[in-house]
Amino acid sequence: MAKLRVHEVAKQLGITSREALKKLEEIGEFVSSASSTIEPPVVKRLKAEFADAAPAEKPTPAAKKPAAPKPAAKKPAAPKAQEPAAPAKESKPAAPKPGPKAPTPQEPAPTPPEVAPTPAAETPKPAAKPAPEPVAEPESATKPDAAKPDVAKPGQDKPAAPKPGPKAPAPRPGNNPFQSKEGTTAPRPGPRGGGPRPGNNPFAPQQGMRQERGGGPRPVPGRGGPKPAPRKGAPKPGAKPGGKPETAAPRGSGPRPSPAMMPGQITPPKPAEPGRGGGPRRGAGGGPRRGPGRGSPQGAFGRGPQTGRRRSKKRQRREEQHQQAPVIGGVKVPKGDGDTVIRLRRGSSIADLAERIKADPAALVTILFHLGEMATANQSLDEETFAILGEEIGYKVQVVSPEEEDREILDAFDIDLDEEEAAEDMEARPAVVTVMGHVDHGKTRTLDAIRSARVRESEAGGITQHIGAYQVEVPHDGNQRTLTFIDTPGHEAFTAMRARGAKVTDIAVLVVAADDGVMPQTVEALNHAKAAEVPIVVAINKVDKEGANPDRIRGELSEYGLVPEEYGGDTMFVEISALQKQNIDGLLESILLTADAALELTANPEREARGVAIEANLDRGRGPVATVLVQNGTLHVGDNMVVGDAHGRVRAMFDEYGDPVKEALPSRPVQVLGLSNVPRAGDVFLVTDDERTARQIAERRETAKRNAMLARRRKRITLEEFDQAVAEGKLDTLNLIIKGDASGPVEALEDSLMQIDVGGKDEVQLRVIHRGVGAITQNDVNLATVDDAVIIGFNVRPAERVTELADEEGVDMRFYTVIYDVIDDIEQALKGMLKPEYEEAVLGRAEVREIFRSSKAGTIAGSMVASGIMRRNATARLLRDNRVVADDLSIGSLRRFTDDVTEVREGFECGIGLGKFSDIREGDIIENYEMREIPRV
Ligand SMILES: Nc1nc2c(ncn2[C@@H]2O[C@H](COP(=O)(O)OP(=O)(O)OP(=O)(O)O)[C@@H](O)[C@H]2O)c(=O)[nH]1
Repeated sequence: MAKLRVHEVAKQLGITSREALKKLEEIGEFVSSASSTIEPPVVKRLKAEFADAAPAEKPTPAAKKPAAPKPAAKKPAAPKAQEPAAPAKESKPAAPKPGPKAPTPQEPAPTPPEVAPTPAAETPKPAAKPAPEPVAEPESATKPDAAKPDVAKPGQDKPAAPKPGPKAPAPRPGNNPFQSKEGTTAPRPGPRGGGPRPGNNPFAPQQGMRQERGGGPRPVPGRGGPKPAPRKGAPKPGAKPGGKPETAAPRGSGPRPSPAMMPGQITPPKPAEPGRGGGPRRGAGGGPRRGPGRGSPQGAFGRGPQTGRRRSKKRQRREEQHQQAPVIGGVKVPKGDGDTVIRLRRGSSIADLAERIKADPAALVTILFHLGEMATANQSLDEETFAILGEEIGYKVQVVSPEEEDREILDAFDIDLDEEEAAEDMEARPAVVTVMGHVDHGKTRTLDAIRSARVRESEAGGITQHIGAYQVEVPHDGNQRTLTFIDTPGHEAFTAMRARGAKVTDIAVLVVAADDGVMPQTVEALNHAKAAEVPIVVAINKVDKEGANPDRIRGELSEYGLVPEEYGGDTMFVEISALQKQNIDGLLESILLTADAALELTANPEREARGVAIEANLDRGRGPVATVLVQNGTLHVGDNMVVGDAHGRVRAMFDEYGDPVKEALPSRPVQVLGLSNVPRAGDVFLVTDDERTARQIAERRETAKRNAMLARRRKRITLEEFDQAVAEGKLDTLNLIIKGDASGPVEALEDSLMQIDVGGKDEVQLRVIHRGVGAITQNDVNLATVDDAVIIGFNVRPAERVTELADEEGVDMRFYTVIYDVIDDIEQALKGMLKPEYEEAVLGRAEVREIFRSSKAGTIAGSMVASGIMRRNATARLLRDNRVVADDLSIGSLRRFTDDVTEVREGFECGIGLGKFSDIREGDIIENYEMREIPRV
């Protein structure tokens, strides 16, 4: 069993870490910090101390709050590893199933009476700031053993749902569509787990909820009764839908998708991006400093005591440094010592590297060419290519990703976002929900219905402002719970934010019209949520309409891996009519239940605020206005903040009612005034100690952004490079997005791809993360950006501006018209045999007019450029009477009069040296050319 940390024990005890530390000190146990682990006997002692002390110490609020038996009831959840599946099994039969039949849409999933004793049932509205929790209390009058203590702390004005026992501990079954592996055997040990949930940190580079999910089906009140079991066996993603009615005419965007549009193969989790963020960072300057620097001890005359030996060492080092080492292709560059680290921004070019090491860019191009890579001096290179080139010339070249770069910027200001991992003093926060679905299925109506049904009761006028998000209050198990809704329907905003590294959404509501069924964007939304590992609640909308067939939706979505609880799955399906505002409460209830079961949503309101901008615009009167969602900490008026490359002091904040607010707690969306410029949606914000820091961070980010924009292209994975990435342990899965002109070929293509036999290369996997019908869209590129995927366009082309975006993001898009070609390319890529194809492109020709020979420069051909250009370091051949006399030469020197030049254009004279090749005669033609990669069509 893993040892517990102080803050975990404190949380179980409902006390602050500080109190726990103090108590530990009192009992003679010294631990250094709240994140230190403590031995089980000490845990026991600590718990005993508090169990004894509590009733006497903190009697007050408890008097009104009969059911808060924190330590006692919390205990079962604590020893995580010890009791994994048992509670699930036990609680399942005990789970009250209120009705023998599946609930009707109007039944908002009533809470069974046995589980009613909610700790906060009579809790007075808590105060604004959290106070230490009352510890042990007399047990609940109704059903003490069922009462599950939760984090309903005073001070949490959106109390976490204290989940009743029978509901909570049952882990969900393994058909969770957000897991990379279905049917995981790792059940959630406790109702909501003990420690901080890894997948819940918006700043964490990788969200991982994988181990946390799974288990048996969650009994949900109101959804009980015998399971209809309409299908035999688990519905297989990738299987053809059986008997799908073809009557409903496809609306809006192309043909109806089929379940086989789902990714056909689920593979193990994507490996972490290698070499990024993990290892120790070095200072921007790079390698170790050599020689006695300024800070070193000095001799009497201001210089270090220079012994003969030392001098000679120094000289030796200097010589090494200045050694003009002949590398490949007869080109000379200053050779590094093999250890010096050169850090380059992602998107940097050979010219940038050349500038850093004071070398001739053209020489580096030549070296690279001889290493088998073609690139021009200004073309940006990827990390691998830089590494190869660096190794050759004695430098360790590191390419810094934007995230790393930002981290470094923040590091320079002593801001460490990872610090948040040490989740201390965490309190429950409301879930953040995004509504997605196919066009016209009722997303906007649903958001409207929720808004009007559940706005703050005190607000007579209701929500008056569109600020991009709003909160609603939902009575749940006797508590008032809060949910935050992102008020931009659709998954475009969701993916765009994700592409910028922001994880905003905790839960997705997938709206599907009951009269229309699963449509292309339903599947797209589903895949996006899946890729982001966000749990889904399905809202079957328009049940009021004639022809509505909710069961058909259940069946169809089952085929996509979203199996309703009624069918033995773990996805909650709720039938609603957004138009008639039917069963909106049922939907909200399901969202809360899903959040409670699948997620542990906590934040520390005591710290400085961090979060994400979800909307921003320039208001004529008020200047830049940004709606930000606080994800951790509390944002106050007067705070200095930086959002992307905008900064400022929070002058005023407004909520969705247009009311000014002074502070915003976690999961609260607020409109912020006072920024220097308009940030982008998805920009992460943080609060700094002073305005200067905020400004400096913003300025550095702006510079980084400008530089990144200057970089022509950021290369992500391409089919040609896949093998290399595998060999370097960076990837083991080739992610694909397939778009086609019709579902038939797309399905056929995926089926064929899945059958590719990689012949012994078992470590390589293929995963189709999204497939669909229609043009390649920005969303596809965004998804490919986030998940390092290659896009396959089969008989389709990119939509407007998509090519530019793909190019900017370095996403490999390939277009095919013959299935066999796709299969061939993918197979070759998986086997590591797909090499780039090059074609020769003649740059220009020069006519030799006169020959000069010198002992120093060798043979120089005085020439006139007859066509095109002559470029230094380009590959050349010599023609005599139209016959090739020599090929694969290099233009080693190129001069105009006495000046070395990089290129000479048509109509100009120049002196050309072909390295050691000297058999040049008057009247010969020197042709120079380069090998260009042929784009695969
Ligand atoms: N009968 C009925 N009609 C509905 C219901 N919900 C939405 N509609 C209608 O469906 C149409 C589309 O609704 P919207 O809410 O605009 O759909 P949307 O998904 O937001 O559409 P886009 O914003 O275009 O993607 C509107 O005419 C609504 O009145 C419902 O529950 N019942």
